[in-house]
Amino acid sequence: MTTPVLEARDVTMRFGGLTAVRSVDFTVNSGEIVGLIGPNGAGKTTFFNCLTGLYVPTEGTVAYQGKVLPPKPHLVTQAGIARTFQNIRLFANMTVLENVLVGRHTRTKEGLWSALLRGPGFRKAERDSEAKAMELLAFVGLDAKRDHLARNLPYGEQRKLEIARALASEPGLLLLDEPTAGMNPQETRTTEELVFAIRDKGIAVLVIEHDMRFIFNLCDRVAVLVQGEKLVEGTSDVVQADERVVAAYLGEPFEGDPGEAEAAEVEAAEAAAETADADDTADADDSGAADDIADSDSRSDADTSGVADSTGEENDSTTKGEAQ
Ligand SMILES: Nc1ncnc2c1ncn2[C@@H]1O[C@H](COP(=O)(O)OP(=O)(O)OP(=O)(O)O)[C@@H](O)[C@H]1O
Repeated sequence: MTTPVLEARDVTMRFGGLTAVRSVDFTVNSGEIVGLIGPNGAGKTTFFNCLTGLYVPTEGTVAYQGKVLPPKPHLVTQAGIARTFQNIRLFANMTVLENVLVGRHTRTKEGLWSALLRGPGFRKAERDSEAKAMELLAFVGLDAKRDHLARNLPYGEQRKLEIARALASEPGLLLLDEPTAGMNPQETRTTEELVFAIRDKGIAVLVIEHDMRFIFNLCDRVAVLVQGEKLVEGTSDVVQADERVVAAYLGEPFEGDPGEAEAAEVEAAEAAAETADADDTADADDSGAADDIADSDSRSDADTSGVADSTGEENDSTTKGEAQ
């Protein structure tokens, strides 16, 4: 039986006048790998940030294993959700092993600062944690590089190290934000195998990715965000076959497009403006072209000065232009 690990209900995130995520309901069940896709700017990372407490949603709730999460990243990690970032965030001057040990701080008595400062309490906790960290490094294939500085690892291995560090907090759900960005096809294939292996450990996975082949091979279920709204959700086959998804990626309008109403308004306004222009031309034909040209010149002068008034720089340049 599938049980929900993560349940987001009616999540909306606004930044001033911009609604980046709009009324999204979303569930990840135990044992699932779920993909979140969508064109650039669709709201995927914003939604991730709402799930992990980095943003407090303007509306809606996020629950993990039936309990509503507090909107604080460290409490979300403590509850059992770990994540990686679109832009890798490692401790560049710490070793590979130390990076994973830091990731264990929510599961040890020692706090993050103790881990960073390597105090005496941390040394004992480190001994207890080291075997676990080495296990994780072996799992992602980096055990031989335990003493390398993180910044010296090739890009693909840095991404794996970030995953190992996330796993160190012993999550029940792992969120991966573009885990294959910048990887070559071979590295992407290894990451795919790694994600399957993570799921086999009993950890549910939610992944954002632009590489469609990766997503459709990997995921049990895929949700598509477009302009902040969930457009389609289903198996890889269902999503791939949905013409609205193709249209959204190609930037073509489609029935039910979240931007459809706005596009219709713009079209109507343009049509109205064209009609008004046509009427003006007809009037000019009727009642003396010379007068109307003079009128329209004076109107455009007034318009220009209006724009210039509202922006100091343009006002200056207009003034200079006139002086010359
Ligand atoms: N902190 C913020 N303040 C204001 N606007 C933001 C903020 N974060 C994101 N946005 C806006 O919200 C919208 C969604 O952005 P988001 O980064 O979530 O999209 P995305 O689907 O993750 O895009 P990409 O695939 O390019 O990473 C964009 O219009 C973006 O400019």
